[in-house]
Amino acid sequence: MASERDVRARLQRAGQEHLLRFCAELAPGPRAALLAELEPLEPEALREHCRSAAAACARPPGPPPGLATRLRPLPPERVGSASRSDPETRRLWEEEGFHQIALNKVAVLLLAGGQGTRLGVTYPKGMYQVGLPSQKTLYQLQAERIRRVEQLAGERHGTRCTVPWYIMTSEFTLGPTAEFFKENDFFHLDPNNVIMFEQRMLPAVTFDGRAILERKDKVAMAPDGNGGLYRALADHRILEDMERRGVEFVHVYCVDNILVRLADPVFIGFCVLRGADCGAKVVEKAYPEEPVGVVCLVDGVPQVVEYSEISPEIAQLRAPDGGLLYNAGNICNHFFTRGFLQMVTREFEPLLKPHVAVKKVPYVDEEGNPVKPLKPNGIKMEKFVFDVFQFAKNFVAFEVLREEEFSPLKNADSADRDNPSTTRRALLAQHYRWALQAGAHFLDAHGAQLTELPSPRGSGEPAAVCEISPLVSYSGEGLEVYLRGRAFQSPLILDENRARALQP
Ligand SMILES: CC(=O)N[C@H]1[C@@H](OP(=O)(O)O)O[C@H](CO)[C@@H](O)[C@@H]1O
Repeated sequence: MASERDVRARLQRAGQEHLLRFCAELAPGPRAALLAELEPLEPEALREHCRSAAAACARPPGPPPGLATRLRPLPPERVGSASRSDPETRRLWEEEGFHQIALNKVAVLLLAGGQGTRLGVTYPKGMYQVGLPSQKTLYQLQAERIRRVEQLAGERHGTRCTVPWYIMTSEFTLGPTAEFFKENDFFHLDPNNVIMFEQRMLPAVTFDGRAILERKDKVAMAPDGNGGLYRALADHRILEDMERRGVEFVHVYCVDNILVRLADPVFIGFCVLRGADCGAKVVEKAYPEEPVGVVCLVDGVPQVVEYSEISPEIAQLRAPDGGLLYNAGNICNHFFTRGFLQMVTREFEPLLKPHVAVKKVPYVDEEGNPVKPLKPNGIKMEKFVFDVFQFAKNFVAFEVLREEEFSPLKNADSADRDNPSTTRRALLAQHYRWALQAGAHFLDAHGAQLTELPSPRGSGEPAAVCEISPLVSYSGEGLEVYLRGRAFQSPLILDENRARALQP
């Protein structure tokens, strides 16, 4: 255990000794906790962190000057499209993806260290359930999609295969996530193939470069952003684990998209056949201010310009066809080869520039009273997962349909968009479309057939409630055998049991 003297000396070197100003009055337990929290902070790194936070904050807000002239849309040869390609090409991509999955070469990696502040929950976002008839949580939907994609790949290639699930958590989410998986029996996945690891935390800093004490015995710490992934991969020797398992391709995604296709064979196959080392799924941006990053070229190099760092003028620019010029919305679904991740963790990670978020950070004043600030008082520094795109030798983007693949849960229901209701509706509308495509009919409570128009673009309630378990269908496949020519009263919950009963 760290001695107070050691920790004090280290903090002195970092210019942050004020973090111990209440130490003398703390009981032994809280004092030990504070020292334990401070011990891992490297003095030089802490000094640099605080200095660069204050320096970044002193720069004028908004995009760097001249950004507009440095940006270009991605050239078409770098972009593949799931919806605009012919069915044969799509089939080839999918086949390649399934082939790689069957060879046990594909893993998924979930970014789940965030705090869910906008959603307003105190537990990990993945534990949220948006009110589906099945009451499944985001984690359960994801686990079941893994099981189904393993099954589909296995059936095609006459083998049993595994898609390991790496889950990056943070100090906030590791405990409850691990507990939740245990309580739910890992959703019937083999616990050996669910690998949780923790990203690092960094102190929040005042505008003049002092790390903030949240309580007398606790520093205000925040996860180091989803780009903390690369350090965490190294800290926990995750790439070595992947190598041992023979994993070559990694699908990285963030927790909040209810429609996420884990280890999507079409995306994986596209990236592999293109020889890409790094790829990103994108959707057409819905409106100029939509809070999604745009994938584009900066000085000729593929990058994402985050929504918080693009000016409204650039976001509103139009292409000659009338669409948005910067139209490729990042949905935080990335493809990396293990080789690329290795290069990043070994060489490029230190080059990633942290991004600055100015936030309201609760703190204790000089007398030790807790204060909840009414306006922003602190800086959180985060790295972004996509900032490694610039180091790729062969970057590709893959455009997919929003209504099939993107509906993120960001906000509480009090917000208009990206909330529990919109995500629930997006999933149910998708399943309703799948059921109609498979030849199902729906009846109202009196037995009359419902008008079967798929709801427009995922908004509004579908005419009938239909929820299909990912264990029955991953992306709409294989439903005809249960549904063709049959009439169902809403709600139709097509889980494994119902599917068995419907099988001819
Ligand atoms: C740093 C980062 O990965 N930002 C991503 C991420 O945004 P958050 O607001 O951080 O959830 O997800 C968005 C898609 O939901 C994507 O558009 C954006 O670029």
